[in-house]
Amino acid sequence: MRIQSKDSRATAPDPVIAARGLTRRYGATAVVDGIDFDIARGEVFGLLGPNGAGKTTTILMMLGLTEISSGEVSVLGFNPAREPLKVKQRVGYLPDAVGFYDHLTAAENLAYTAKLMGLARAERAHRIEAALARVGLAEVASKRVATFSRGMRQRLGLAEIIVKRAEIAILDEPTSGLDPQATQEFLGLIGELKAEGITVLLSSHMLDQVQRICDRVALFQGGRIVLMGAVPELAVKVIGAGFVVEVEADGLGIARRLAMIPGVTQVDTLGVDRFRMTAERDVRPDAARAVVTVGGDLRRLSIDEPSLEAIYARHFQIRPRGDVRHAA
Ligand SMILES: Nc1ncnc2c1ncn2[C@@H]1O[C@H](COP(=O)(O)OP(=O)(O)OP(=O)(O)O)[C@@H](O)[C@H]1O
Repeated sequence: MRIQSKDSRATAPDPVIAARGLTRRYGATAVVDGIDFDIARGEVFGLLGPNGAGKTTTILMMLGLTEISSGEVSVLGFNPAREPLKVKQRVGYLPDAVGFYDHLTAAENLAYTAKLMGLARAERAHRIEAALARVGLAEVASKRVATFSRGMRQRLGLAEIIVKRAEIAILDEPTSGLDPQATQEFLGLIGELKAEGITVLLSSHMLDQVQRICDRVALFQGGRIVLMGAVPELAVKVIGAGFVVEVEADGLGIARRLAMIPGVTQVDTLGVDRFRMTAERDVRPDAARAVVTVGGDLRRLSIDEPSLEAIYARHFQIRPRGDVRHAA
């Protein structure tokens, strides 16, 4: 299916997922309401938003697991409503509650999936062993899944995606209920998937984690995408400018020099040799050069990156429902 873009700001080069006017209604209520987005190959894309905003319903439409009321979505060139099996073969899905056979071992569960895929016995064994090793479950390969913690089940879910050699991994709330160490390990594994070129789509309420691993995010509200883009871009849109760089240096006319740097929106003088710059990007290299240019001595340079937490809080404080803004 080829989809024409109505909104160039929502497009990405080489999209593996493209949605246009995607809508799901229950009765008269649109729980996903005409959304447009493109996800590029190899991207880690976050779906954010309050409970009931439409994230899971959007995921289910991409997988052909719930009806599309109007609009369309293309996944790796397939229409999930018409060709759900084609999508299922190429896309790994880790739902909120992963359904494994508790009475089977970790390896047996993966063997079941691999068999369904029609893989030959030797290939199955090879892929399963490698996947269990990758997610750190090699030592419990022969343990029944009934004995597994949530963290282990989540890792087994990723192992299944690895066994499938999925091109896209869709993860619904993957770290909810995990302790801090399990969360770190899981985020590391997502990073490894990205490094291999796998496109990752994840929904989450954990904003700091989303910020750490996502290239772009879409903020859902009332079934609509109300913000979309990379965190620094959203910070500029929502907060004005996201980066705060502090400079400690002496030298004549530093404040004036710092204010001339492209992307700097404000310079505050905090003391005789201390300055705070508000900027649209990380301007530390430019700030260092500015100090050298005026013959000054640079003593300290620090940065606060824009936080998704601050963007989210500000958006819900000031934006009325349903106003669409794209930063990418
Ligand atoms: N089968 C259904 N029948 C009627 N309404 C439904 C059905 N499934 C979902 N909804 C409604 O659709 C809306 C969106 O739900 P969805 O699960 O997509 O939200 P979500 O953003 O994933 O929320 P959460 O963060 O809680 O997972 C909710 O109001 C929900 O009650």
